[in-house]
Amino acid sequence: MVVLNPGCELDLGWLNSIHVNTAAVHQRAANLQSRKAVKGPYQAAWLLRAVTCIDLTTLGGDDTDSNVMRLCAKACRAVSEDMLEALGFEAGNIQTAAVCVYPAKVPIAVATLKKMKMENKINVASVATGFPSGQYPLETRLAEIRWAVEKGAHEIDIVVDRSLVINKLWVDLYQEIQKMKEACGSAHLKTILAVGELGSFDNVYKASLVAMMAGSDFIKTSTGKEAVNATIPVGIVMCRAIKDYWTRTGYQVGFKPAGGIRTAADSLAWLIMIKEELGNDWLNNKMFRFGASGLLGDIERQLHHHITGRYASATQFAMG
Ligand SMILES: O=C[C@H](O)COP(=O)(O)O
Repeated sequence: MVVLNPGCELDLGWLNSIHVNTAAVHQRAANLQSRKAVKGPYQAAWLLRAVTCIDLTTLGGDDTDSNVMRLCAKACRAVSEDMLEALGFEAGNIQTAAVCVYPAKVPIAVATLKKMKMENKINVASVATGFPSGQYPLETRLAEIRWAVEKGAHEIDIVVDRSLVINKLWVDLYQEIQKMKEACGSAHLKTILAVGELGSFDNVYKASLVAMMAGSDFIKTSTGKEAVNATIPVGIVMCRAIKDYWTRTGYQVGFKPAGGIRTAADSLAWLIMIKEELGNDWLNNKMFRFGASGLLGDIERQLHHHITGRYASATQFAMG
């Protein structure tokens, strides 16, 4: 991941001028989702692209070192060598972009990837700042970021304090995220908005802008723990904010939908939306990620079907 966004001054005038047309967003989403599905060899190529954009995630209260080690092993061999060979790809060339874990699991993830000699190919992303609620004192939230970075995390997925958005405390939100950016040092800052708890598209758009103005390198939809997580309409709103920020400042910010993205068809719908809304510059893992714990298995099943004409059993590609 390259350094993308140094941020800019908070522009309240810009925020105050925003009004998102909800009906138009839903219309655009329906239009994008009615497009013909990608088929055949193109579909396999798009699915492999999707794999390389995954932050392979485990964020369970029952996470152990062993399942983080398994997650890392799966991230390294994301698609089996047999399948890659059948698809005409060189074995060993398809990995997920990152593994995403709780802060306490950063050391084992870093050590495992190092042992597998994959530390330069797969990043370790850590959630932080009182994930998933963010309802902790700022000092402990900042300390959590510093700890994860010190233990070797390359990317920090912070959560915003939703109350600042709901109460429209944009200056406070901007200042908190700026401090989090500073705490990240050389690690990249991915800001989770928890869109399902923000109340309106206007708030989603404004929170996206504030997060980018404060220096977020990526904006991310959800923790995966809210009742409503990543949806295409909310993705469109965030992508429009990214595009507007890029047009005004010249800085490209990445996008990460997360939460409930489980099927190969979901991944294709998101990639099509990104291509249409942001263009080809965003169709790579420097600018786009899926936050997903269960997506990889379904993509493998779809690739297996593409190669053999048969669907694998639900347990054949269980991990991912
Ligand atoms: O950031 C990633 C999300 O927590 C993953 O959510 P998921 O388990 O619904 O795929």
